[in-house]
Amino acid sequence: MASIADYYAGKSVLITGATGFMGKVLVEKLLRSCPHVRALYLLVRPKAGQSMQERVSDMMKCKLFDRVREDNPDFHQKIVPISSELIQPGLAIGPEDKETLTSCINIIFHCAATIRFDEPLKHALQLNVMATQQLISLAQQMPHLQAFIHISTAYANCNRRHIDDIIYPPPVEPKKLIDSLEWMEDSIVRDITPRLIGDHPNTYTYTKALAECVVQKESSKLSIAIIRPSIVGASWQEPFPGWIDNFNGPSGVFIAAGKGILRTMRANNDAVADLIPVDVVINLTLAAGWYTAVHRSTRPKAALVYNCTTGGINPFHWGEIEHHVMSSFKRNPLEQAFRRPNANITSNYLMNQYWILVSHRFPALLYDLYLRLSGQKPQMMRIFNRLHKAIGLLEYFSSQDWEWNSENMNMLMSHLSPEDRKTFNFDVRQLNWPEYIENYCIGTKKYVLNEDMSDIPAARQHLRKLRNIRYTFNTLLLVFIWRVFIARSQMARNIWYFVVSLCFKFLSYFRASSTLTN
Ligand SMILES: CCCCCCCCCCCCCCCCCC(=O)SCCNC(=O)CCNC(=O)[C@H](O)C(C)(C)COP(=O)(O)OP(=O)(O)OC[C@H]1O[C@@H](n2cnc3c(N)ncnc32)[C@H](O)[C@@H]1OP(=O)(O)O
Ligand SMILES: NC(=O)C1=CN([C@@H]2O[C@H](COP(=O)(O)OP(=O)(O)OC[C@H]3O[C@@H](n4cnc5c(N)ncnc54)[C@H](OP(=O)(O)O)[C@@H]3O)[C@@H](O)[C@H]2O)C=CC1
Repeated sequence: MASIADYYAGKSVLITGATGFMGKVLVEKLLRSCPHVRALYLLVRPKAGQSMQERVSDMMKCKLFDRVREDNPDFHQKIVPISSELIQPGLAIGPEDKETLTSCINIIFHCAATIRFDEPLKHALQLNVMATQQLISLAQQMPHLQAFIHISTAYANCNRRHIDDIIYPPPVEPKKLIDSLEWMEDSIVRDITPRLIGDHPNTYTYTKALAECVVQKESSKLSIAIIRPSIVGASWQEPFPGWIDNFNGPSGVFIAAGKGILRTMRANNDAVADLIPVDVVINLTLAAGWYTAVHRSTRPKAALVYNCTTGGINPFHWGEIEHHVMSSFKRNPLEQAFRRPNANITSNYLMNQYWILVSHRFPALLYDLYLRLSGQKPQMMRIFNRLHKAIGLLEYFSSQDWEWNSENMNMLMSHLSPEDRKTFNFDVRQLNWPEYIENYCIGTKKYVLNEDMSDIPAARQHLRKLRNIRYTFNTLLLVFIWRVFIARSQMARNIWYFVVSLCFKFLSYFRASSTLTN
C-alpha cells in the first residue's frame, strides 16, 4: 500500500474552512509533509473589506507557514483560492470554478462551520447542515473524487454519556427542520430554539449532529469519513509546539486566568479534560483521507467515524489543567496582568457565585472607580460581563465528562507504516500533559497576544508589584476592620482576646508535648 505522502502526490485537494484555526494547520501540513500534492483548492469568501486572494496571501505570510516557506519558498503556487460563500445557493461558486473543481478534485476536507455556541439556529443550520448538503451534492458531480472527509465534533452527541464510533439517529429529520424554519421569522425561531435543541447545550452541537446525519445519508454514493475531535487546543509538536491563534474553547479561559482577570470558574476538578492538540487532529484527518481513498472499493459503503479524543487513552483532568496553567503563567507571566494569576475551579454553584462577587465584581468595581476618578473611561465591569457570558457557555463542557470509543482511531494507527506513524503522529499515549500545557500557555502569549518572550522579566516585576499592592491592601483592610469593629466594642474585644489566648494555649501545648517526646 502507498504511504500517505505517496498517496497525496499528484492529487487535487479541496478544502473548506482553510482560513480557520484547523484549516490553516491542515493546509500547512499537507504542503510540508506531502510536497508532491498537485494543488490545494481553498473555498474562501471575501471578508472585512479583503478579497479572497488577499486573505489567502495574508494567511500564507503567517508564522505557521515558516517551516514550509523554508523547505519550499514557492509553496504558494500550489494554492488555488476559489471564491465561495457557503450559505449561498450553489455555494456561490462561479461556473468556471465549478467546472474546474468537478473535473479535477480527488479529495475533499470539509472543515468550515460556525463554532459559536450562541449562533442563531437558522444561521447555524444554514452553514453547518445545508452547506454540508450542498458540498456533498457538488462532490457527487466529481468523477475523480476518492474521499470526502467531514470534520464534525466529539460533542455532536454530547446528550449521551458514552459515545461510540457510530452515527446516532438525529434529534430531528434535518430536511423537516429546514423546511419548517424557512418560513418562520427570526424572532419566532429564537423563541422556540430551546425547545427544538432539547438536551443539546447549544445550536452548535445540535446542528453538528444534524450534519452527521446528512453526511450519512450520502455515504452509499461517496467514500466518506467523519472526524470527531474533542476540544481542539494548541499544537503539540508541529509545525512547532504551542501554536494557537484564537480565543476559542480553553484558550480564552487560560488567557483570562493568566492575565489575573479570571479567578473562578465552574468546572469539575475530577472530570476528564478532553483536550486534543490541533496537529494530532490534522494528522489523523490526513491519515483518514488516505485510508478512505485507498479502501474505497473494498470497504463496506458506510461512513467510518473517528472519535479523535484523549480521555480514554491518556486522561488528564480539569483540576490538573488548572494547576499546570497557573504554575506556567507564574513562570512565564503575561504582560500587564490585572492581578496575580490565581484561578480556582469549583463545581459548587454557591461557592462559585461567592468568588465571582468577591474576586471578579468587587475588584472590577474598585478599578472602574479608580479609572473614573483619574478621568478615564471605566472598562473592567464590561470586560467581566463578557467573560461571564463566555465561561457560562463553556461550563457545560467543563462540569461533566464523557466516554468516547476510540476503536477506529486505533485501527487506523495499526494500518500506518512505521514511517507514517512518525510523520502523521496521532498517538496521544506519548503526550506529556504538563509539558504540553506549558507550551500551550507560552503559545497563547506568543501567538495570540503577540507578546515578546524577552519582556518576561518586566512581566515578573509587574507581578511582584501586584503582590506588594495586595499585601498593603490586606494590611490596611485588617487595620480598618480592627478600628471599626473590634476596637470600638467591648464584646468584640473580648472575643478577639479569647481567640488569641486560645491560639496561644494551643501553641504552648504543642511546644510542651514536642519537648516531652524529644
Ligand atoms: C485556569 C484554569 C481553568 C481550567 C478550566 C478551563 C475550562 C475550559 C473549558 C473549555 C471547554 C470548551 C468546550 C468546547 C467543546 C466543543 C468543542 C467544539 O466542538 S467547537 C470549538 C469551541 N467553540 C468555541 O469555543 C466558541 C465559543 N465562543 C463563542 O461562542 C463566542 O465567542 C462567545 C459567545 C463566547 C462570545 O461572543 P461575542 O460576545 O459575540 O464576541 P466575540 O466572539 O467577538 O468574543 C468576545 C470576547 O470574548 C472573548 N472570548 C471568546 N471566547 C472566549 C473563551 N473561550 N474564554 C474567554 N473569553 C473568550 C474574546 O476574547 C472577546 O474578548 P475581547 O477581545 O472583545 O476583549
Ligand atoms: N476548534 C475546536 O475546538 C473544534 C472544532 N471542530 C470542528 O472543526 C472545524 C474547524 O473548526 P475551527 O477551525 O476551529 O473553526 P474556525 O471558526 O476557526 O474556522 C471556521 C472556518 O469556516 C469558514 N466559514 C465560516 N462561515 C463561512 C461561510 N459562510 N462561507 C465560507 N466559509 C465560511 C471560516 O471562514 P472565514 O475565515 O471567512 O470566517 C473559517 O475558515 C469545524 O467543523 C468545527 O466544528 C470540532 C471540534 C473542536
